[in-house]
Amino acid sequence: MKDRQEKIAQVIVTAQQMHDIEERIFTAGMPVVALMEKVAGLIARRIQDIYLLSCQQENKGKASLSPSLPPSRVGILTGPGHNGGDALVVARELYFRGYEVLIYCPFSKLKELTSQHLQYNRSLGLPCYDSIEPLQDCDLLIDGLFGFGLERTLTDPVASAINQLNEWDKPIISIDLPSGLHTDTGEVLGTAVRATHTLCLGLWKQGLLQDQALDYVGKAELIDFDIPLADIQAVLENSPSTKRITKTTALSTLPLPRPPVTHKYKEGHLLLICGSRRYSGGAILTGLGARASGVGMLSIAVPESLKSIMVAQLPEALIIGCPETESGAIAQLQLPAKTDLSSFNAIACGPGLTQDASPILQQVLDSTNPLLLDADGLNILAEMETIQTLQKRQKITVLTPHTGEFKRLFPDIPDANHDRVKATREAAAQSGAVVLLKGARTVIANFQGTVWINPESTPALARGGSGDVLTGLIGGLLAQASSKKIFVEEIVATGAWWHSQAAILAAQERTELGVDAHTLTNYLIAVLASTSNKK
Ligand SMILES: NC(=O)C1=CN([C@@H]2O[C@H](COP(=O)(O)OP(=O)(O)OC[C@H]3O[C@@H](n4cnc5c(N)ncnc54)[C@H](O)[C@@H]3O)[C@@H](O)[C@H]2O)[C@H](O)CC1
Ligand SMILES: [K+]
Repeated sequence: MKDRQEKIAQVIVTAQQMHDIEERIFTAGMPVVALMEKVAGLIARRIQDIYLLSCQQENKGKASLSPSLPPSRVGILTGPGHNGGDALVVARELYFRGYEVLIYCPFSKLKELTSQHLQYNRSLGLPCYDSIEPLQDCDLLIDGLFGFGLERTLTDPVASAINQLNEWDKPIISIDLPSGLHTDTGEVLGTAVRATHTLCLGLWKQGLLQDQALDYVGKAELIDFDIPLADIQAVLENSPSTKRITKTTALSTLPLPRPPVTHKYKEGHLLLICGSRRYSGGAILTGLGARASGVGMLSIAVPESLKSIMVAQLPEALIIGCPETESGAIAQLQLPAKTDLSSFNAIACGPGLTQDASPILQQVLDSTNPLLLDADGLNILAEMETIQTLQKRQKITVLTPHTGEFKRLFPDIPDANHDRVKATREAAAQSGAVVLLKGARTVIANFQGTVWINPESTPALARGGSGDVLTGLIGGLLAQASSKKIFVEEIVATGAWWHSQAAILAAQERTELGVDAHTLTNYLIAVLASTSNKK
């Protein structure tokens, strides 16, 4: 059971894939009406858990639970398709559980099954309106207007109704997706329901994990309705996989537990190339991120003038003071005697470099080491014809741009805000690199099209320096994994998960305003310790 849960928790589907999976179920003999009854029954039970809980919590503050509380009034928003069908079954079940139920349905042409459910609800005496106003006094709204069958931009009257109900500030539970969101891109098609909760049915829809959807999704959870794994496999096996990073996948990739017999050189040697007189903090934060990764040996190449501050901050690291330019950037990568770039298991280059350090980038690009480029490393690369430069490199390369850096690196890839999954996949395919596109839902892709999405983060990370910490952390993980058979994109995805989980823990203890980058580095180990104990 746990195995199924883990597999289901990872899978992300598009509308087409969900349609094809459901078609297999119906072709195998499952009556549509039976599946709808099963799914809607699960939804109705979950709604009562969520909703009754909040009622009881609300009443807890009062002297006593008044037995004469009027039944909660629930408004059902009904669309013309099976999303609407689901909602009408929920309506009937809540009615039988004693709720007062009102229905809004502005559509005259409904799918057959949906129409039958509406007819039966009407026969039970449930009031049905073609305008939204009568539902204004409801305590809770259930959004069954559109699910993954939404094909085009919403128009009136339903668009205006959605805009009105969004102003009511009432709890809204959306079935499958908030109506109005594009199932794959998360784009708002005209307008969309701002859900308090989204109950995603069967498998996670890709649109729910795209940054532009997050203002509408609310708290999202999956309602598993026992889709056979064989049906999922049959539909997805010929497409590039798109998965959610879960705690299980992340922990399985971490270099834990360590072998009982080991030594510092067996646990990876990372070279960081970072910092400038102007941005010494970036070098420190990158070093602290690398330290937290557990990497066995850490060397940090910085301009000579940063050497003393780096030694003070990171006494365990080998600080390499390099000749610097007038402006205080690294002029030349001057490694200690008897070492060259092949002495390291991985290189991470970029934070705080400034573009004056551009000469060293070609040197690291010419190396054969696994290489992570971030910040100014990316900005310098963007001046060098990214695609051609990386195609020539043909070695493990990881790019960690935010949206702005992404646009500079890949100016010909359509706007990364429209479909971040597609844009990241395209960038990885063209460059051959593993590309991590930072965001509220960070996307990682490799050149074969495999995509991982980090499904949980916190706006607390929206601060200078967070990215430097991530660079050091992932660099350290790459160095430790270099002798292991782990897919690079999984290592990178684990770093993104670890980084965001640390920020989430820090925000819980210090609020979202209390997670500066230096504090974040202290939570990297704390979150791991707490997570591993709970494994
Ligand atoms: N099939 C099942 O038993 C299950 C269905 N599930 C639920 O059904 C929806 C998918 O249902 P579907 O009928 O394919 O589409 P929707 O209800 O999402 O869309 C409604 C319908 O509306 C038309 N339409 C599309 N765009 C617009 C628009 N902009 N304006 C007006 N009308 C539009 C289009 O013809 C659609 O058919 C799914 O989300 C689940 O909620 C479950 O998966 C359980 C099993
Ligand atoms: K919906």
